[in-house]
Amino acid sequence: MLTLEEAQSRLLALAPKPETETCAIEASLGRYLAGPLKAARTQPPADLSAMDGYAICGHGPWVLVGESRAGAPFDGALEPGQCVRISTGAHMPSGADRVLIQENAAVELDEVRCTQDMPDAGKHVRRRGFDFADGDRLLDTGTRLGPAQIALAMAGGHAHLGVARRPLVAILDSGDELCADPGDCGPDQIPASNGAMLAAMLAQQGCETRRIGPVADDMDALAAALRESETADILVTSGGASVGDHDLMRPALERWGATLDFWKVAIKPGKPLMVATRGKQVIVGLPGNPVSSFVTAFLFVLPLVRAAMGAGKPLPSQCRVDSGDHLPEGGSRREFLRAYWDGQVARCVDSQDSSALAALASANCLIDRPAEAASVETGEAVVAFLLENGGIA
Ligand SMILES: Nc1nc2c(c(=O)[nH]1)N[C@H]1C(S)=C(S)[C@@H](COP(=O)(O)OP(=O)(O)OC[C@H]3O[C@@H](n4cnc5c(N)ncnc54)[C@H](O)[C@@H]3O)O[C@H]1N2
Ligand code: MOO
Repeated sequence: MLTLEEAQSRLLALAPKPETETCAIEASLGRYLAGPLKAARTQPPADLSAMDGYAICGHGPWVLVGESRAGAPFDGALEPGQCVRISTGAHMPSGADRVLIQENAAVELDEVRCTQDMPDAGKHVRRRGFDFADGDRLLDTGTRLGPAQIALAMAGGHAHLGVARRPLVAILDSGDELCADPGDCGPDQIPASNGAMLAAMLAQQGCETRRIGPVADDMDALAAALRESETADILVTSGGASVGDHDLMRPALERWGATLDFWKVAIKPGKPLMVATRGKQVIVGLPGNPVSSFVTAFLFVLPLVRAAMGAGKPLPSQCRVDSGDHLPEGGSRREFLRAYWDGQVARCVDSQDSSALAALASANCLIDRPAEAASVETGEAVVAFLLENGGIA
């Protein structure tokens, strides 16, 4: 069986190469830059005041000769002994080299005095270009566009950005027992919750998704469903990945013309994970158990779609947290324990069964237990993935 890292790197090597498209900056949240972004302007565009007060020239007292407001600069030049009223973000007038904040000023008619120590040269002045200058590199290729990156790109003079195209991901639920409508579930049926869960995980990453199924454990029904997925860049299947008589995903994929890249990874849950390709399409076959599906989507599908969306760092990031439980020695497979981290310690949730959705829904992290790991005492540090936002910081 492959290790987690071997399996992830084999999968990411298959990721569809992102094509570039142009996107309005307002619509760029969660997208990844297709090339480095350079500043098209200088910020601040002039020396600006960082405070409300008086821009002063020479030693006081100063005669008040005008005002500089943000967006409406004072257009004269100051002589020693003169000052202007200035607001935060306003241009420093020529001749002034510091700002006396209004809390430290006494004003009588048109005369301003300093009531405290004289401010040093340059005090409360933001120099032209201290944030960035025209032509500076602002963001690297593969950067995820969050609110701060969008603000920086906009301040850098960009209304449109070159981003990687989003892949189309088809999601196929399979199993005779699955029912599409949870309100109309027969006694031998269960709702097809994996498809809804996977679609939600992918939507959080900004992917376009198409649901297929649920499809019966039947070679002809599976063949028809697979044909429906043909135009997708990535196909994610759930169920039928194991070794039972009705686990048909692998033979159905092979009959459809897919080439298996690997099957089975030494992880718990999620051992029967399957990866295949058909032409340019990358296929990830997830195990049907809902928690196994979730964990393998987190560790494999989300990194794959992030790579296809042009992410510089597609894998989820890890952090160290203190364990709130005694953890026994690890088994032969690397294990991902569902846990809740309260900001202090991470405690395992009630059930670690790979079908326990109620327990999964109460977790916010996965504790990473290496194969054959030594036992852990309560309060000892462990490595974990935080689940929020698909694991990307
Ligand atoms: N003899 C062995 N049996 C099993 C092995 C093994 O190594 N030897 N592996 C086990 C492991 S580990 C897993 S994980 C499961 C994975 O099985 P499949 O991928 O074939 O999944 P199914 O049998 O189709 O379903 C398992 C379970 O999950 C429920 N399910 C399936 N699809 C959905 C869905 N879309 N939404 C909600 N729930 C779903 C299904 O009803 C089953 O209860 O195999 C073990 N067996
Ligand atoms: O490894 Mo299976 O994915 O535990 O339940």
